[in-house]
Amino acid sequence: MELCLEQVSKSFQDNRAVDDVSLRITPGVWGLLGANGAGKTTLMRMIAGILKPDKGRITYDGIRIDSLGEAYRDIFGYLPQEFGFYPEFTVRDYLEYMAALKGLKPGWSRRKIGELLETLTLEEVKNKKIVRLSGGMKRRVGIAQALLNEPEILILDEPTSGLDPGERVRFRNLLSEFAHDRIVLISTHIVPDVEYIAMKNAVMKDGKIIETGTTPELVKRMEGKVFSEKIPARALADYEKKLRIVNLKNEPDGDITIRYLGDRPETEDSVSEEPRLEDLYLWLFPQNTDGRKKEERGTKGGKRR
Ligand SMILES: Nc1ncnc2c1ncn2[C@@H]1O[C@H](COP(=O)(O)OP(=O)(O)OP(=O)(O)O)[C@@H](O)[C@H]1O
Repeated sequence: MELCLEQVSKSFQDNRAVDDVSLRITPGVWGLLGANGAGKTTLMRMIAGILKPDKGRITYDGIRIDSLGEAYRDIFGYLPQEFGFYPEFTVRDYLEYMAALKGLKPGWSRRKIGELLETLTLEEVKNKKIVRLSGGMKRRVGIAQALLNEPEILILDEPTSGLDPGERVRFRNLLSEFAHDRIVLISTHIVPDVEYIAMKNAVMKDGKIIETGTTPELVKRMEGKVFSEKIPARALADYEKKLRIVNLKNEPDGDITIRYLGDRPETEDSVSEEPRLEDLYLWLFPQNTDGRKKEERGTKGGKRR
């Protein structure tokens, strides 16, 4: 079971959204990480067969996906980023409708829908109209429809946006189990959501895959580049000017512990920290560090973690 992308490119007018991407995707959960506009959705839509690459080819077990037709749709599950529901349908009616569109047998799909309603904790809202659901619930309905046909390839574009922390954990566990002998590709900005379940990650920037590797391999690249230091609150502004601070923590004594990225420790008082996948992400996408700092400064005295 192998999904293979060979020198795949796609442009919109003169904007190269995906630029010469080659990737071999094997069973397991894959995280596709990248900032806004990196090209993740465009890449996923090409894998889903919705968009045609301008150049290159995508094959599944050696056969071009565009020549697989119906057979490819049968083994494919897709949660798009923008998901158009039928708002007046109830959750159950919608899932039954989607199952029929996918050509699933009614008896089998009824059992499957029951199972998915339970796993995705949608049982209580199964008779509610979709229009009345919260954003997180709608997202879960979207995940349920993508799983209906027990796909061999599951593509989920930003599946965790809108889910609360409890739902995120359940979703992670569900996917880890599901991906045992299937290909699951998840795009996200929420790095901790893939950190513990992704077998491998591909990092996209400006249409290109700039890093691939298992989470421990990628995290290793940040060894010796993550530090922390306890500083007086009044010194924060100075530190922010010279360092890439990725996290702030208020201490009970009024000081602040900063976590920062750099090629070397800034002072003798800095302590080396265990890197996380998010540190690599923020290292590769420094603009996200700036956004984070502003957000944290906005919350009186920084954010606790
Ligand atoms: N249909 C389209 N027409 C024109 N430009 C597009 C279209 N789809 C995407 N683009 C452009 O291609 C680039 C990549 O967009 P894409 O949506 O694939 O990125 P992304 O990594 O999924 O971003 P996000 O996380 O914000 O969804 C962007 O510059 C975007 O503006």
